[in-house]
Amino acid sequence: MAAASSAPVDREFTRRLPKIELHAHLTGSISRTCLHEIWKAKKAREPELGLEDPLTAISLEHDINTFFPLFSSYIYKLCNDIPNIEYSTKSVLHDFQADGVVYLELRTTPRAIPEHNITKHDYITAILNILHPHNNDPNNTMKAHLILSIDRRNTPSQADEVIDLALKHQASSTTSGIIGIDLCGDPSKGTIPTFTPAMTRAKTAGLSLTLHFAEIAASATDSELSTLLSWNPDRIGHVIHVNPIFRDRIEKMGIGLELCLSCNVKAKMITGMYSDHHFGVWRHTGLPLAICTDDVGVFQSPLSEEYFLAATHFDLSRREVRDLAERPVPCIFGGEGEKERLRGIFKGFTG
Ligand SMILES: CNc1ncnc2c1ncn2[C@@H]1O[C@H](COP(=O)(O)O)[C@@H](O)[C@H]1O
Repeated sequence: MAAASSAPVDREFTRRLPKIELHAHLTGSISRTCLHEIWKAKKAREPELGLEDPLTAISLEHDINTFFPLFSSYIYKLCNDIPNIEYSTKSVLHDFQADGVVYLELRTTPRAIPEHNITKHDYITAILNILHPHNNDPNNTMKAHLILSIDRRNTPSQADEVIDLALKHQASSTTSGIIGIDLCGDPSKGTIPTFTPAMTRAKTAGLSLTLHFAEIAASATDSELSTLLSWNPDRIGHVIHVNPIFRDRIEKMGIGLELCLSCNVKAKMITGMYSDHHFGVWRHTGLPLAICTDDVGVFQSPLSEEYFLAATHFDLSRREVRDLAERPVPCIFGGEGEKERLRGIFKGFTG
């Protein structure tokens, strides 16, 4: 093991490395190949379909401004019936597992599709109907759980509806289900304090909370960050525009961090390149921390590549990368049994 540990980190190693993915948006995680298959079948059924082939429509050239419309004006129009939602969810699970992910928390925004008579409840049920058999199949090495997202543009009553759905399908010790609530969406939109009652209700009911945090300067005002922290989040994502006072508060609260390297670099959410990423600052804190993909279908960098990039740009050894991969365990939402399973997996990983 000592000899293996001193070898440089390569892609073969980061693919074999057991990995934990905590920040993956379901629709953003669908590969272009899967979307292409859906598009092809749709185009055969509806030759007049006015949507471009995903292989050309989804480029790598998305910045934070062009990124959000991609969902509402394109991907949601492709994945708009139950068979396609099921097919794409299966494909996302397959891709993460094939990349060596052993624990996945997927998140999605409940979406009604009136033109196909699909309610938000139907949408969630379709996804859970794929997750349940996946988790019950002993051949699968990865367990997957679901978080429901509240979009920043939601009204307070829409936010309440998300909490209602989450409680209706809340995970128990015997079934996989909803384990937490996320706040996401275009960070230039929304009135954050209006979500306080919904978030308080979610926490009180035992749902864990993760929040998109300080993604752009406009969503990182003292007032917004204070409101977000007042909800006692268990984890926060991105965590970019954070001044030393808030950094200190986050450390004292012991909040878990979800950091996304390629997303932040490719969408130009940070100034500079990988070596300038704030992972370089947060990694020296004692906080639980997870390297995450965010939207692997769009940014096209799987989790194994994110670990490879972290190792390359921050000069990490195999041992350090292995420890980094285990670092999220204390902040997963999946319960003590899952933490135990993951600790066992890392114990058995000899590098
Ligand atoms: C920079 N990264 C990000 N920041 C904020 N929100 C993001 C995001 N990436 C994705 N989403 C949110 O997730 C939805 C797509 O997945 P679901 O339909 O919910 O599965 C997007 O519409 C957006 O609201």
